[in-house]
Amino acid sequence: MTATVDEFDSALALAATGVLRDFNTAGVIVAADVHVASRLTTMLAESNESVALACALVARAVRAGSVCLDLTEVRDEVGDDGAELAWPALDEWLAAVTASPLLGAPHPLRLEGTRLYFDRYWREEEQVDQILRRRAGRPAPTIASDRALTAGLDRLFPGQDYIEQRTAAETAARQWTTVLTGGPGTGKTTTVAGLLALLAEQAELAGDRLPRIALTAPTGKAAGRLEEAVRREMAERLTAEDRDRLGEFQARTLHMLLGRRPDSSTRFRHDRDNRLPHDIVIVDETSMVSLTMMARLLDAVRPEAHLVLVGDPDQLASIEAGAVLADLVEGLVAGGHIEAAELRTSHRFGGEIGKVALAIRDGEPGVVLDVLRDGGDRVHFVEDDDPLETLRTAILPDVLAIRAAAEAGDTDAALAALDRHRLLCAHREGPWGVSHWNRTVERWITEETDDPLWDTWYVGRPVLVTANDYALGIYNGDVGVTIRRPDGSLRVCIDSSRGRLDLAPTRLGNIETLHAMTIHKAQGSQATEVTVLMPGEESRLLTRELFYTAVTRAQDRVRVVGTEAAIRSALSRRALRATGLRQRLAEAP
Ligand SMILES: Nc1ncnc2c1ncn2[C@@H]1O[C@H](COP(=O)(O)OP(=O)(O)OP(=O)(O)O)[C@@H](O)[C@H]1O
Repeated sequence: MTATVDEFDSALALAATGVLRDFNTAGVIVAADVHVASRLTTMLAESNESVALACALVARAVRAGSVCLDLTEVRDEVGDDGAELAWPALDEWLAAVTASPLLGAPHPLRLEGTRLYFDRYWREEEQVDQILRRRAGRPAPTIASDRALTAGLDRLFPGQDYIEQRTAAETAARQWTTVLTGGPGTGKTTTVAGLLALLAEQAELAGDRLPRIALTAPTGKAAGRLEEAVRREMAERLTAEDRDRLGEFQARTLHMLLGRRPDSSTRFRHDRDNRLPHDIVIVDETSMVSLTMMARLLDAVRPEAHLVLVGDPDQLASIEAGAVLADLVEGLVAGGHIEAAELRTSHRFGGEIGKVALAIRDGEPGVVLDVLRDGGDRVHFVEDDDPLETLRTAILPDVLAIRAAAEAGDTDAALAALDRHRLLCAHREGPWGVSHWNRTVERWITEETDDPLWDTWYVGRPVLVTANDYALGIYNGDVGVTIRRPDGSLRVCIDSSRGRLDLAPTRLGNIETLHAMTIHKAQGSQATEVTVLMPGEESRLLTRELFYTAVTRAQDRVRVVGTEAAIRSALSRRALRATGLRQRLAEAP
């Protein structure tokens, strides 16, 4: 297992002593982990150093996106950094943790077998497990007419080409909870649109009111893409009758759907006491949903509503703790709670991008390298030791096109140019990091245009919104361009999921320059062409899931810049997260 912690985060805790100090000095735990451990052990008068170490390691695990710490695995996972350290013997360690007052009321820690949790995550896993079990235990949804269902499936998913989607849609119609999985372009949205039409037809046949539908995704960008794709499918593939039954709908972020509360960032207006009114809830990009958010969503969805969780379990998991989609896929099916609905055939890239993505997913470096080196129109491998000039030639024309359009006040052209290309980096800092490449691209602009770009806000500056701002109506993941108005002033045009917004730069707080972007932030978005800058082979962030997520952001073309060693290293490392949800779900009722 690999920690997805940026090396630049580590810090020394000056007050640390004993084992905690040794682990801190070795760089295994950071100051914040030491503080959590010290606070908890002091609060409950725990003097055993190995328990304090376990606490600090749980904090470290959560920072890296895990929900818990498996005491039997942590030493292997830490690897070389911890080789010289005095690790407690496993039996004694488990005995000390089991006997610790930290497991007693108010239960700051919880132990499940060998998995150690902070109470909050333990409760959230428990809640997700319980609700999903209850949903699976209910009598299956009533089918008004089996004949009509078959006829509807034949109509909406005709012939052999749609057989996978047809099976997935039928499965989803017959169960309350469905996890609909597939890689890019495998027809997830097509299946969703057909399923909605099918369920609406069934409701009409049963004499029920037409279903209330919620379309949602974790980010504004992903919600916008979902709405656009469902509308496109409805226009192209559904009949006018289907469209009438489905009526009007709008995709919203999960936060918006659940209803923000001014007094809390983790509680929502809709919960178990005030359920969502919808009969069908479709969640896209579920791989990005954290355990906490999934617990809140499940709390709020009515037991008798269809819930369809759509996503690609091979992508990076959520920024916050959890690997919910992957856990649900494996746990719910293994536990016999639901039937799988998996789409395997890509209908989009026919060619090399799909092949590269599959080979990355399956951990086959030979195939990845062969396809990348064979080239073709859609895949390029830049193996130069110093790719600076190659990148400049590849990237600068689009950057200058954004600038020219922005200078002319042509918002459409500037935003279209922005969507053409993304430079994706694993790191934020360092030679392969976003900051470095943002500065490099700005230097190229200066060289080309003689504009020194003195100000933070310059014409053509592309930006990424990094936090939701409900007052302005902009959301984490939205992108925009700085445009020159005819009067010479600068405005930022944000392409938000709710339409275009034209804002004064001074109103924008949480913004980053977007000449380069981290792969984590690119989740849920796509660009026509993507350049993936591989970090050095020793980078701990470089994992199979990260590389897969980067490559699958490309719609038409992908350029991978790096060494063979970096590619091999990415494929050999997994961004696995310690969680207990799949084990819980897989257990018999
Ligand atoms: N069975 C099929 N045969 C031919 N084309 C299809 C089929 N299913 C979907 N398509 C087309 O393939 C493209 C991708 O489909 P869709 O958008 O549904 O996939 P997706 O899994 O939602 O993609 P992504 O997750 O990458 O956005 C669309 O243009 C769609 O019209």
